[in-house]
Amino acid sequence: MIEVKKLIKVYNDVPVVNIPELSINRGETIGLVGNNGAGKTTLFRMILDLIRAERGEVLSKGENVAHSETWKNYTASYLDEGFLIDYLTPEEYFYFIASLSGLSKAHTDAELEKYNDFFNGEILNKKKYIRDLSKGNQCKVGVVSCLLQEPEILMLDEPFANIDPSTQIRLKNMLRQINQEKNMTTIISSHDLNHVTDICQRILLMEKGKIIKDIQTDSNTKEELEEYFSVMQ
Ligand SMILES: Nc1ncnc2c1ncn2[C@@H]1O[C@H](COP(=O)(O)OP(=O)(O)OP(=O)(O)O)[C@@H](O)[C@H]1O
Repeated sequence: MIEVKKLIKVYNDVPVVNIPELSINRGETIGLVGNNGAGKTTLFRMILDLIRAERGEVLSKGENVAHSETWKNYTASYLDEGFLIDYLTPEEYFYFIASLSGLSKAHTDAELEKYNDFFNGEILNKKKYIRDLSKGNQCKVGVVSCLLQEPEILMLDEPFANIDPSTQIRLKNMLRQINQEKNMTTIISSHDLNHVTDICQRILLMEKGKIIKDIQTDSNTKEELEEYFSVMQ
């Protein structure tokens, strides 16, 4: 579904992403882990054509993301608050995003009902602009706006970082359920080894721009990763 070929991104003469080859299959849940500066967000940004590589390419369903717009119809992502529109309320933003996928206001309202627990009474009908929400609540808006689009590919950059433990658990359950029901391809970066090993079938470990481990998650994966990171300190 996504193929990365000979991808190199350089900042200040230093390669910050260097991936000769990577294939991500339809329906896989991928956890991207690695210490600060390992290159996770830079890789995300190249997959989304937000920045261009010095060399190599990213293909989505066989099409180079830098030369095609088609992938945007089935890909949803939330990397940071920059993906939101500050001067809208969450409702206005959801209606706007849903309208891009041709969803009516009534349909969107019905979909939003499903996220009542996840929102925990802090998002809808609060008469607040997105810019005035806490970081965690902004993250909730970003994640739900992705899910409203029913994407084939979902990319979330550190979605667990600012949300409370109840929301983390709800998010994990939501992602598990959607993956089972819709066979969505999900790529999640996180520093939380518990969460990623909990929900991701496959873990990619990045170090200095390279993918140094590509692991099918099993009962030993968390310990394996903890050992790697404890030696790194
Ligand atoms: N616009 C930029 N200009 C210069 N260097 C950059 C730029 N963007 C990223 N970098 C560098 O690229 C490297 C990888 O950064 P990136 O944000 O991808 O890492 P990360 O794995 O997402 O880190 P974190 O876990 O801290 O979010 C870092 O050394 C970072 O300083």
